[in-house]
Amino acid sequence: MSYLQVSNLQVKAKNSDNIIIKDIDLSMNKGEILAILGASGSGKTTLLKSLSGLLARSKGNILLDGKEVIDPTKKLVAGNSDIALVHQDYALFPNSNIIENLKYPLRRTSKEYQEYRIKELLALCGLEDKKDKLPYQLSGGEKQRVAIACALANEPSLLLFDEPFSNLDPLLKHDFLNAFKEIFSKTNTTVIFVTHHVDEAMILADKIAMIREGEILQVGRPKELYDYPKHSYTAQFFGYTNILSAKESSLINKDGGYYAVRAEEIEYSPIQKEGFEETKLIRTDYLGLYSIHHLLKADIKLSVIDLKNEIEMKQEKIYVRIPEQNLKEVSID
Ligand SMILES: Nc1ncnc2c1ncn2[C@@H]1O[C@H](COP(=O)(O)OP(=O)(O)OP(=O)(O)O)[C@@H](O)[C@H]1O
Repeated sequence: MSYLQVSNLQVKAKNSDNIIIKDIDLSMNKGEILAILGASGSGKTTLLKSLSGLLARSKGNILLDGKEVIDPTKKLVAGNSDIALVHQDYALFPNSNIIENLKYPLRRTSKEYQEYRIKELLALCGLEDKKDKLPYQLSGGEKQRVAIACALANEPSLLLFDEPFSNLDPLLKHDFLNAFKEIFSKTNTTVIFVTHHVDEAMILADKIAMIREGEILQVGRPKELYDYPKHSYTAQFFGYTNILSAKESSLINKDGGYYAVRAEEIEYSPIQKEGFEETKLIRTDYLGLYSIHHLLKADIKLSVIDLKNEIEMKQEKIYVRIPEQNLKEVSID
């Protein structure tokens, strides 16, 4: 049996019949990291709050380590002591130093245990030399580590994060993501975080759940979602991707259906070659590392990534070919 089992979860907006989360099923093993990936307004925060037991659900069950996460309408105090939810703004006490911030979640334990556990948490999160500082004296990444240390203090069964990296400097983010991963692998903590950044989900997560309009479109390992997207939305969320109809495009030789092909997986040539078809170059976006050529083939738009920046922007025609193995069949609804 899975460590976290979510079945048929439905959440409605407060005082309305508007369904925000639509019949979601999810399962996780202990120690796994799951990213809930989706655009703004797709329902990520609502799903996270519902999983934490802070938001009422209109249908469904959440089982954590075999025990039901009780709906807040069925108990006096909302929430669950086995589940820690870390907010975007870190929620630290601004006038207390790091040690005092760490003492707060441990306030119901003995002085000796507090001392022992705080030492352990400071070492785990690489904060030993910051322990006497106030939150405003720390960088965004350091504050985030203090928030993680506070959340880990009581060894929660499940740790939930809402957009944990949104306040971090993009240049430092990748180092931080790896530090984050190391902390959770050492503690074997089960983690769910929500994000709209594909790179965060790809680097950190064991599994990604792609959410759109309150529905999970696909759950799988990062490479699985990238290589085998089931839906055109998932394919396009992971990068420049063309969605082509077999009926409408002469570039694919299939009887019917819709196919995703990544912009970097289309073969191109500035000169005519056997098996290549002529397209009209509409526009080129130069992005330094690569260029994206926007093409037209009989009224059908096509994007091609040119990794070597080798095609002249003023050229009028580009010849393309789509290798059959690069086509992924997708649904489009
Ligand atoms: N209390 C509410 N009443 C009505 N609609 C709500 C309520 N809370 C959220 N919604 C709607 O539900 C949808 C999902 O909201 P949610 O905040 O979960 O999305 P999100 O994916 O976390 O977005 P973001 O990335 O912008 O934070 C949105 O369309 C939002 O407007």
